[in-house]
Amino acid sequence: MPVVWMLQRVASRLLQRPACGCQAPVLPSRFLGTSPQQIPADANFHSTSFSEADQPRVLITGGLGQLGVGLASFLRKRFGKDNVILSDIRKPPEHVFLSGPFIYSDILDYKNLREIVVNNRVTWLFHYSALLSAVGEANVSLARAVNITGLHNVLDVAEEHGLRLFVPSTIGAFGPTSPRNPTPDLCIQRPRTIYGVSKVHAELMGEYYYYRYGLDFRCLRYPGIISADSQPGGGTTDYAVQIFHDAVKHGRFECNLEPSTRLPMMYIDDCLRATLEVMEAPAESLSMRTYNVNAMSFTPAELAQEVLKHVPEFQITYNVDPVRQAIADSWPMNFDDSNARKDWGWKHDFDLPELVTTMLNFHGSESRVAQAN
Ligand SMILES: NC(=O)c1ccc[n+]([C@@H]2O[C@H](COP(=O)([O-])OP(=O)(O)OC[C@H]3O[C@@H](n4cnc5c(N)ncnc54)[C@H](O)[C@@H]3O)[C@@H](O)[C@H]2O)c1
Ligand SMILES: C[C@@H](O)[C@H](N)C(=O)O
Repeated sequence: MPVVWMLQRVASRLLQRPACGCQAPVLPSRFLGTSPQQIPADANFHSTSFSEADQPRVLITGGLGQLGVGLASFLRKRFGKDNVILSDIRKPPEHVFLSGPFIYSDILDYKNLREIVVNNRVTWLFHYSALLSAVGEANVSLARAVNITGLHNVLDVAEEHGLRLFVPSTIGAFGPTSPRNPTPDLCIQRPRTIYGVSKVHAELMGEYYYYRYGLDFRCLRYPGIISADSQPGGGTTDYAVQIFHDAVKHGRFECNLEPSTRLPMMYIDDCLRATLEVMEAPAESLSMRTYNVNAMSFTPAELAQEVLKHVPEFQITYNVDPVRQAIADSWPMNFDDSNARKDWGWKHDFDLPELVTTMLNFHGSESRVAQAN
């Protein structure tokens, strides 16, 4: 019996080592619990084949938002369904619940987070929980808790258990005093939203943990992400998702930003691919830990022109939301992502014409299915 116990401890230690091969962080003694929960109930070290053990065991926090479900399905294709756990504090729709492992996780509950990581032998964490720019301004104290306190919990758990950690940042991490056209990776960052402030904090804390403790922290600053089958969660770039739905359903769209508001944008397939690519990039290819990534940049008027090519009766009107407009006016117009392209070969697939065709095709076929039923 003692031999089995020792083997389990050795294997458990090995499984907690960073997959990157970088320096394993030392566990602070206050976190070295001996509770039986730290030995996973499903542990079977003798029968685990090498190929299974080589796959990362993934946890996605805040996974029921615009991006998480797509990320889970993308990663499951690569690492296997059962190796990717989606989590959130909301109840999942049936199709998501049936599509693979789902678990309740509140990032403000540190012990719950730690238990999930330990019991499921998690090795990679994608931290998607957040309040976005517009909803953050409407509830600053909740945004501060989720985006800042929640991040601290995630960083601590990741560091203690040697996880590879992905945290998305955003164009919103820049502000009116940043160069806006284009915005480079390294420049002044003085955002004026709680969302932006919390994301600069996340970038700096993640990099601090990397230099101080060897945490394998990786971060991409996403532009506005456009997806067909998931709804945005209350951001400034949401108009560029809603426009397609309304164009197909109603032939018209009321935009809450001014026609000339230029912002960097990306189709979700490119976003998910960039995320996996930076996570799989060899550590030595990363000259930085936080990268801008970009695909295209357009204004509402330019997007409407492109939609018009496919929906000739389409009409756009403008009813500007002053909160979102002020935010957009302080954000980058174009994003310089040359470091991502140079270091780990980032290359987007979708420009504006392909984006519009893909989005309209999706909503068109959805609406034809709805009409047929
Ligand atoms: N969607 C974009 O255009 C975009 C652009 C740049 C960066 N990002 C970043 O990508 C990540 C995912 O974005 P998204 O659009 O899917 O966001 P979203 O707002 O759609 O989803 C966020 C999720 O976080 C969950 N959440 C809130 N409080 C939580 C808590 N206490 N514990 C656990 N989960 C909690 C919510 O239930 C929600 O499902 C965010 O960090 C966001 O800042 C998104
Ligand atoms: C840009 C991004 O971070 C998010 N879509 C927002 O608008 O808040």
